[in-house]
Amino acid sequence: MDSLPCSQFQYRNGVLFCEGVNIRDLADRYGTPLYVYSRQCINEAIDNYESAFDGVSHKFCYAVKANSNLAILRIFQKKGWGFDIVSMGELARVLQIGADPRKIVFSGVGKTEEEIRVALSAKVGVFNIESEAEFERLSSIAEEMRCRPRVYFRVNPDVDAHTHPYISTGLKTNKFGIDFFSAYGLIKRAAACSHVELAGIDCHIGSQLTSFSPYFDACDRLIDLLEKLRTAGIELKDIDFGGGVGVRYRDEQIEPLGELVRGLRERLAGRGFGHLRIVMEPGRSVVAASGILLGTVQYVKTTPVKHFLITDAGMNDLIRPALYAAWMPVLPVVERHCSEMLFDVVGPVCESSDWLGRDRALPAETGQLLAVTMAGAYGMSMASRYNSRRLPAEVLVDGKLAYLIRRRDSLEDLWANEIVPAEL
Ligand SMILES: Cc1ncc(COP(=O)(O)O)c(C=O)c1O
Ligand SMILES: N[C@@H](CCCC[NH3+])C(=O)O
Repeated sequence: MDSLPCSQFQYRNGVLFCEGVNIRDLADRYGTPLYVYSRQCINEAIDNYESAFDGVSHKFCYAVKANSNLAILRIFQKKGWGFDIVSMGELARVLQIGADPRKIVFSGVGKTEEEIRVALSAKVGVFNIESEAEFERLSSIAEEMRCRPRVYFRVNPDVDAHTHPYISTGLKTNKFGIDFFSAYGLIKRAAACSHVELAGIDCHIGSQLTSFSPYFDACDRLIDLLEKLRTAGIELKDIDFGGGVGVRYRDEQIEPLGELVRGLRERLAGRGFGHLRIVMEPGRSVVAASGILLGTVQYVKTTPVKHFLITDAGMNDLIRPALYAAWMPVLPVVERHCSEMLFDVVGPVCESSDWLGRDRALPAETGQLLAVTMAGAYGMSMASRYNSRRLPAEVLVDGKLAYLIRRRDSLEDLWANEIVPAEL
């Protein structure tokens, strides 16, 4: 059987619990598909970052895209974290929970003029600039609005993150960041520009990194640039390494975070940049293990060549398997001591890519509850209403309490923004 994601999910008398709450009871109460998160698991991940960076000048900005439910954002805000956002919608979310705008880093390759204006009005702490054109757009709007935003420059260090190609972002063939050779000239221009305050340098080389060595390669390259800038009399305050720390979905071996901190510190201090504040934008590594997606098996289907468990949770609820062929653990909520068979766990959506797990040993039982674990990151935040399926409900467990943090869509929600012209 697949392993449990963290100590907050345990079987008690054969039934899966999240902290002090019986998951079967949650499914009875709220129905399936249902996302369930453990608050304590998120707190533990936050504390893990805090202790790894203890004694090191740092700033943490949670990457909202990983899981953007307001209640989840509130947990990070309460812990004093800032936020990494990539859209006006994410900005609105973090402002909605009362986040301090000074603790926001605005990333993303495609910031529109409207988004820049709104973020400037909100007094967002830092803009992560990803191109020369963006620099020009931002500085001219800032001049017009008579403000002086703090900026980092996201550099593309051209290093291989050794992750899935769809989530690798630090190669020169990727759209992200400023190419390494143009970065020096552009940062020099920014240093001389009175409409922005040059504060730092940034990179984000990819997601689900299972080794820290690509971070160290990126760090070495950024330091090469910092040295060149220093020669030109330009000193920066912050160095942002983005997110990307991987998690264990199956058998990945992730080194302790302390090793990342040690390696980065060693490199920075060794070359005269030990005073820089390290900024991190973790997403997956702080929320993935906290969440599960529950589905109920509707049908057991056997063909001459395959066995399927068809659940009411599908690719629209959790797209990672369909999109990246990602392996996510699948566990029965109620342990059964009966014979198991190898099943493909699939959803009801009309696509052959609608699967959650392949060749999983599970009981052949209609009505059983299945939990896809490690689903707290890039699960609900990537969900869609494809096939006119209602977005699932979300529950946050805190000790013995369970809070509904998102109602399931109503049927009316499906067409809430649609208009049938009277002429039709
Ligand atoms: C700029 C930026 N920062 C942070 C993150 C968070 O990454 P992860 O969820 O891998 O920690 C991402 C997403 O990959 C990103 O694009
Ligand atoms: N959505 C991706 C991660 C993308 C990170 C965004 N920069 C995943 O589920 O693995």
